[in-house]
Amino acid sequence: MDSLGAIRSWPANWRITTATMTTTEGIKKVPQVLTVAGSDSGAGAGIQADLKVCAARGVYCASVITAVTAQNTRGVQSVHLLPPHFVSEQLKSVLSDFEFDVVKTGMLPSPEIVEVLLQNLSDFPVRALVVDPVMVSTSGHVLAGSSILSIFKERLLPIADIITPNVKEASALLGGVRIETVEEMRSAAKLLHQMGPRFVLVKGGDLPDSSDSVDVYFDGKEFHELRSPRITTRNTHGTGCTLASCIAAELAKGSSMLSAVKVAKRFVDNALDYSKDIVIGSGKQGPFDHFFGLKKDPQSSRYSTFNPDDLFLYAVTDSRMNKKWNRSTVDAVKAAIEGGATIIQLREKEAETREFLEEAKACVDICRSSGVCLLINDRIDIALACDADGVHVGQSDMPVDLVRSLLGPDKIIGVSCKTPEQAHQAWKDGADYIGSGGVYPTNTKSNNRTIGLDGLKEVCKASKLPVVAIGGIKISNAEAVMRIDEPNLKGVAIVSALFDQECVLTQANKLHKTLKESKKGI
Ligand SMILES: Cc1ncc(COP(=O)(O)OP(=O)(O)O)c(N)n1
Ligand SMILES: Cc1nc(C(=O)O)sc1CCOP(=O)(O)O
Ligand SMILES: [Mg+2]
Repeated sequence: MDSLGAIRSWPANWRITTATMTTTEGIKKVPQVLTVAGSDSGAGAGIQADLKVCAARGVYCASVITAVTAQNTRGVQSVHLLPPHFVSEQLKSVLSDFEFDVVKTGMLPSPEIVEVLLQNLSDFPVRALVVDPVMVSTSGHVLAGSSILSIFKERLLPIADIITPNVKEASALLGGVRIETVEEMRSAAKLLHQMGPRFVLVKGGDLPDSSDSVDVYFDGKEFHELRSPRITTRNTHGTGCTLASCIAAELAKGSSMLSAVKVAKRFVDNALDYSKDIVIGSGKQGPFDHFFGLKKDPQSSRYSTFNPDDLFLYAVTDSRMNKKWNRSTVDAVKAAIEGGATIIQLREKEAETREFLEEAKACVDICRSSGVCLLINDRIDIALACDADGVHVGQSDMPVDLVRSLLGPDKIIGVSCKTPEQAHQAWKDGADYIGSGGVYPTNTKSNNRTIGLDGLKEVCKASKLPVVAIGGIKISNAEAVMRIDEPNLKGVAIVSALFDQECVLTQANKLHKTLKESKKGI
């Protein structure tokens, strides 16, 4: 991602793994983020939040402080701006020594401080720049005056890879336009994109009277609305900083922008949900726990960055079918994603390990650049070796609790379940979703018991996890599956109706359209 002209390519012998990059000589390079922001004495926002997020996401974070605030859960009592020359000194010290992948900016309280930042970023290019245009604290204190607007718009936004304004900040950047609906958020995102950032995320957390928390993401062509149930809590201080620094951390680990934004949104939602009842401070707005994922209590283990909506159109590859139609697995995956597949599973029962691994690595790159999760069927070793997003295992594969201990909290685990008992066990063992079928008879998986729509309904009713249906599903029956009217049935997993076809793209398009139509009526 080249935000500043020069792009730093990785040395040829390095490869990015989960949280560290290992060279062939064994030197470990950790993805690195630099936050340039203000200090929050209450530690809920600012550089303190940025440091916590990056630690929680397995990324090293250094910090350049632009201002020191005296604040607590009751608000901001006072602000001390650091002299621009000292901000510049800090920038030179770290930028001349560390190999930052991403710079994330928070509170930039004066044009002079923005100026020294721009100069140093020009002298020391980084791969990506995340700009969180902090202007007003969530407690309403102005952290950057109107004088900052022009240098933001003319100099900083044009070099940003992504900007993450809330609706108030977006309105300020656009001269005070009204932004009170999702439609107005979309218009604002489009106008802000014209100011130069490659991507725009308008955060709708403080949109008045909305039941869901909606953020609007715009890449210059397409909009993505990232919705999640609004969490009622006083502990929302620092959500903006946290979202932006989590995006920076995911980018530093090699994610695409859309994937990074999705993970960050889930991270904030999970942190807010886990922290909704904690009490820190006596004021009206408290901080939340960034380290919920590290807690050992049963509640925290329920949180992952997995988004159940990703189960909507679940493509499961089959190399025999792809060979029959003379297409590579990579081309099959590309076509499925282009046609609307929302998650990919590599299911290669006959492939030799080396061949499977090379195929998986190629597909990880494709999926990551498209913001689509890639899961590996059965093979935990392959998933670990290619840093896939997770695995799908059956009842006779490695036990799920062992898989969870090997993959850690952030990887996705799906489990095949035919019965309510298997669904309950999958939940107890820490799975993220279950695949349930065969809904209809299938030739793709031999000796597979068919459970029918009734069996699927029974499993959905018993399951605490989101469910994807599988087995004999195609365009003609997909709607009937989705209409069993079980809220945790999130989609359908398909093999032959996608890949035992002449054109994967066409079939994926048709299936996606059919599924969207079926959802309208539910
Ligand atoms: C989403 C989904 N559901 C079920 C399966 C079946 O997995 P498979 O490895 O083919 O068979 P089992 O190991 O579950 O018996 C799947 N691949 N994906
Ligand atoms: C991989 C798989 N698992 C099933 C299960 O019941 O767990 S059925 C199945 C095969 C699904 O292929 P098709 O979409 O071609 O019917
Ligand atoms: Mg299996």
